[in-house]
Amino acid sequence: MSSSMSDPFQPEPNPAPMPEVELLPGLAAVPEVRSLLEAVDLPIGRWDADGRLTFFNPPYVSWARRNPDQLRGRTLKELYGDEAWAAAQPAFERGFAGQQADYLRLLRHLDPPRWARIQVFPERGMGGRIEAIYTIAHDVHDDVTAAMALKRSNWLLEQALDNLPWGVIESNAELIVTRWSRSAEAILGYSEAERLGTHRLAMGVPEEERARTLAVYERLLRGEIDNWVEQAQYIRKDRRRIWVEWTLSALRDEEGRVVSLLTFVRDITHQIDTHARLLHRAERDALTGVLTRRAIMERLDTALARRTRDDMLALCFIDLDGFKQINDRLGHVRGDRLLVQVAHAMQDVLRRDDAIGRIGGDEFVALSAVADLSAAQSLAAKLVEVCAAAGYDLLSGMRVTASIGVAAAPTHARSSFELLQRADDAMYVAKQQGKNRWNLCHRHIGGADLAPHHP
Ligand SMILES: Nc1nc2c(ncn2[C@@H]2O[C@H](COP(=O)(O)OP(=O)(O)OP(=O)(O)O)[C@@H](O)[C@H]2O)c(=O)[nH]1
Repeated sequence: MSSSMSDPFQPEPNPAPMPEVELLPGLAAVPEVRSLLEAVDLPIGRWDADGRLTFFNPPYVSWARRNPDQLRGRTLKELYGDEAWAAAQPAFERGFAGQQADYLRLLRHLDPPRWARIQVFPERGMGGRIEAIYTIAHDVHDDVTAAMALKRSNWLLEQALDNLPWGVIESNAELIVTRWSRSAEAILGYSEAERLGTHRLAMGVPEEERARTLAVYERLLRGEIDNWVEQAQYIRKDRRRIWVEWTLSALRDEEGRVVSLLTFVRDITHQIDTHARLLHRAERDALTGVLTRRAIMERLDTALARRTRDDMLALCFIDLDGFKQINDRLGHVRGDRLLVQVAHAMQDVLRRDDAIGRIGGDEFVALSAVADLSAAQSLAAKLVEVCAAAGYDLLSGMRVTASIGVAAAPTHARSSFELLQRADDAMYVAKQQGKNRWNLCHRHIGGADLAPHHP
């Protein structure tokens, strides 16, 4: 083993012969004390009023890396240099003033240097006079380097957390905020001073979200889940509503108990807005603004899938009458304008949860959850009426009207394809019956004809 690997506080394999210590007055001269000091496995030195080393035990000899002759009667400055003395001097002075002292020192005479804590305490002679001081060295290298490494990594972590584009929030097991990073302040609008010590959900969480959010936090605290990611709205201090993504983790102690919740928060308002805009654009017919064929078909599938046994879904298949003539006589631009007018008029009579889409040139489909068939027929009648009113071209006096076929699930069909087909067939009958009218599907779900229904 190389000398740099050896434990500096342990006697070397061939310890130096026992030092010849001068028999000075003081504790070390008392044989029992002296043998005790020599037996202690820590480097101990006695320094007299002139700061000279007058006693040292065997561990001190190997620790000092000197032989006893080089040590005896020397000052600390002579032995270890100016810098070492500058570090020791205040503690020595306190020792000679009758106090205990200690100091931390990187011992550079060791190779490699090691951290030690040097304890200094006074030796009182007869009558209480301070004759000398003792130094005891403790190797605290591993503790000090571990503490320094920890401090450094904590520092780095703090820096990283503060510079992240994510806000970092920590709350304890009582959901009291214990950390609120600068980025959290920038995103959420509340400052660290305003949030430290407050309940995690005290501010910003919309009222309607509070109970649900609290339930998630409690599941994390109970250890039922380790983490949670969600997108939610937040009301900033300036009352602006934003969208944020929360990433929560339950932090546990050595025994596995959840002691705190660490939250990362990111502002995703821009993404949500962009997504909503793109979705709107993708779902909307460019000319009329109602849903595209694909989007209304998706709504139809979803509505049928979600329908419970007692719900009824009405589908109105709307085809404009004589639209070709409008185009031929008035041109496409005016034809377009009429299409838009009619589409908007139909949209206006639908409820918020209803949907309307354009599935072809002059063909539309409207969906509505209705209580019964008579409600479905009322809706169809209303649509016929508004189409006729809105499909009027003022300049030419020409008018478009609509023929509408109505079918409902589950009365006439269960699948979207079948429902559409039934409504289309019913619309065709309305055309045959003279247009500008509605017609209810008269085919039973099993295929049998019901009594035809005329408006
Ligand atoms: N202006 C305009 N016309 C369109 C658009 N898409 C399709 N069309 C026209 O709409 C007309 C639809 O014609 P049809 O439904 O066959 O004929 P119609 O005159 O409505 O006849 P009936 O349905 O029997 O009453 C055609 O002339 C298409 O060219 C569009 O986006 N804008």
